[in-house]
Amino acid sequence: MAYLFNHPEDFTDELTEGFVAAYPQWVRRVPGGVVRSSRPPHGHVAVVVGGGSGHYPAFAGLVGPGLAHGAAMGNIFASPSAQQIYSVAKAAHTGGGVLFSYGNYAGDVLNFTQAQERLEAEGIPARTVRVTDDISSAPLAETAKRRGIAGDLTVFKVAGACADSGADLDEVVRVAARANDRTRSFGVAFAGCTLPGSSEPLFTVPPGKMAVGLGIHGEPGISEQDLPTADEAAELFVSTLLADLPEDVAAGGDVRGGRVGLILNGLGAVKSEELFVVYRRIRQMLDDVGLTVVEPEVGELVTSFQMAGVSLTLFWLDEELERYWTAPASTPAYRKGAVDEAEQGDAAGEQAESAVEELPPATAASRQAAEGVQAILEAVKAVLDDNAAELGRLDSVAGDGDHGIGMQRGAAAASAAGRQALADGAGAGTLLRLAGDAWADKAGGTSGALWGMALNAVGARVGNDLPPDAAAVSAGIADAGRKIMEFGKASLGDKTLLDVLLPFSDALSEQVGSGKSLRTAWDRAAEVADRSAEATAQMLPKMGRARPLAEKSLGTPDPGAVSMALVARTIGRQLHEGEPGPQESERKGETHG
Ligand SMILES: Nc1ncnc2c1ncn2[C@@H]1O[C@H](COP(=O)(O)OP(=O)(O)O)[C@@H](O)[C@H]1O
Ligand SMILES: O=C(COP(=O)(O)O)[C@@H](O)CO
Repeated sequence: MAYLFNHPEDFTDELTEGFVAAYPQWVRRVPGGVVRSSRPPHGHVAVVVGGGSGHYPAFAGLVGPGLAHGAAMGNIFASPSAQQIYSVAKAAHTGGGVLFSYGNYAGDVLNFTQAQERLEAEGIPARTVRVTDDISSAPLAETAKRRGIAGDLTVFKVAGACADSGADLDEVVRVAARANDRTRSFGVAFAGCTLPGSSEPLFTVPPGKMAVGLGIHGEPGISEQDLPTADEAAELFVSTLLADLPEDVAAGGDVRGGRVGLILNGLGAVKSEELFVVYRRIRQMLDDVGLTVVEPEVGELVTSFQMAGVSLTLFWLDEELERYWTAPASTPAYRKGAVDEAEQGDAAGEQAESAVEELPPATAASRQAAEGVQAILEAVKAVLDDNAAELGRLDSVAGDGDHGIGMQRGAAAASAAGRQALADGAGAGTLLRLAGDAWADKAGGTSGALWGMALNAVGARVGNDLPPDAAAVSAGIADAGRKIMEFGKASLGDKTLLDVLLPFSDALSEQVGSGKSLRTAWDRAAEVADRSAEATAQMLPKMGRARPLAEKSLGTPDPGAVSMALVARTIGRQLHEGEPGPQESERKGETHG
């Protein structure tokens, strides 16, 4: 469990403050995360990494000469938002373009991709290499679907060393992609971690058993086996990784004469002494098959809070990769050799400036409607506060247990932004847009990005002139469904929030098209949403965190689908409240809801 915290919702912010105060010679804080406090030469590629917090030293502890140039820091186990990533990248960029590298999780992919698009739109070249070392998360034939675990370090290390050598962006991408192709990891866990403020671990392993194929977010493993001795664990690691060789490594599986970088990684609660006992046997086995181990790391490099787990990473070296793997690096949590002193300790202290946005003009009618929209946001926040624990429980069945916290944080930020927008005289469309941006920024993760997108889509249709009518609202919701599909690449039946949003949107459009009032149409559509959310229990997830644990999620509805239906129901109730709300566009003679 987590022993020391103040308010759980402040945990990430406070740990960042303390981290930066502890290591000013390496890092300085910028909005969204940290960048090197030294000033890398102008024109070098900036390697920007990131992900959720809870994985220290990944990601911020790996920022410094010879390694990353910046790290975007999300909340515990949730991707940083696109805004955070963009802001860190802007602060890290020195004119040579940006390489993003991160662990191939749904939220990371959505948010980093958006940040990359923003940089490119501004003319800053930006590319991505996702880390996919975890062999348990997808079969050999689908390596691009694999997620990143301790292999983050090998890819970041090689990319950072290559960038610091002055290589251009194409070259850094090529080398980092090659490092990723040649990095394979496999892990086991003995007990799940417990997030700050939570009383239950994200998963438990029965006594005498271990979970095989763990992730780094407290996802349960993909299967269970009897608890091994240290030697048996070492044998399992080595034999499993030798059966999953990168394509160009060993013809016919003969690895003799090969050279490997190695990480024996503790996930948070396994002691170094235990790791050394395991390493002893790993080393014997690798010697036996004729492999030379180059500068191994035994310790905590990519953790899962205080999860009791271990993973082994083998990094199949060639001459070039070995040069970058062994190159000097100096970061708060990872040091080797002597880096160029000129780059150290030059605390620059600049902050990315945050522009104050001027609000677009709005009519009095739209400003009045904005009050109704704000009342809805407050009601959504209240209902998500009440249901956060249950949503987290649903998410812990096959995900990382943070869906409730994420939705709660997003809705709180959206309603706070809405309140500010109202005070500043925003129209309904602008209020929705600002609320959406705040939701995405503060919640991070997959659902944060998608809810931010949805509120923006509705806001764009609603605009700031006319009071929002049923046609504009239903068209905005249909746009939201299309945008989320386009961006997240999921479709109907993949067991995501789309399995509620799409049928809800279709029902709403149909009702509105047949002349029903927004209230009536919404009531009918919300019933469809409820039924659709329940129906996700029988689906198998094909996207997101839950995918590798598909079978485990059978019988449990998708958390994002459940929260979507809950929000739909809450908005329906709010539309009946009689408070100033979105105006009706009712045709004569129709029943009012
Ligand atoms: N590609 C996708 N498209 C649409 N929805 C998705 C996608 N991937 C995941 N989701 C939704 O996101 C939810 C998880 O949200 P959350 O737990 O907040 O994010 P994270 O998995 O990043 O921690 C899932 O339950 C699912 O409904
Ligand atoms: O936690 C992470 C991202 O999780 P999402 O589920 O994608 O939000 C990150 O740390 C993994 O790299």
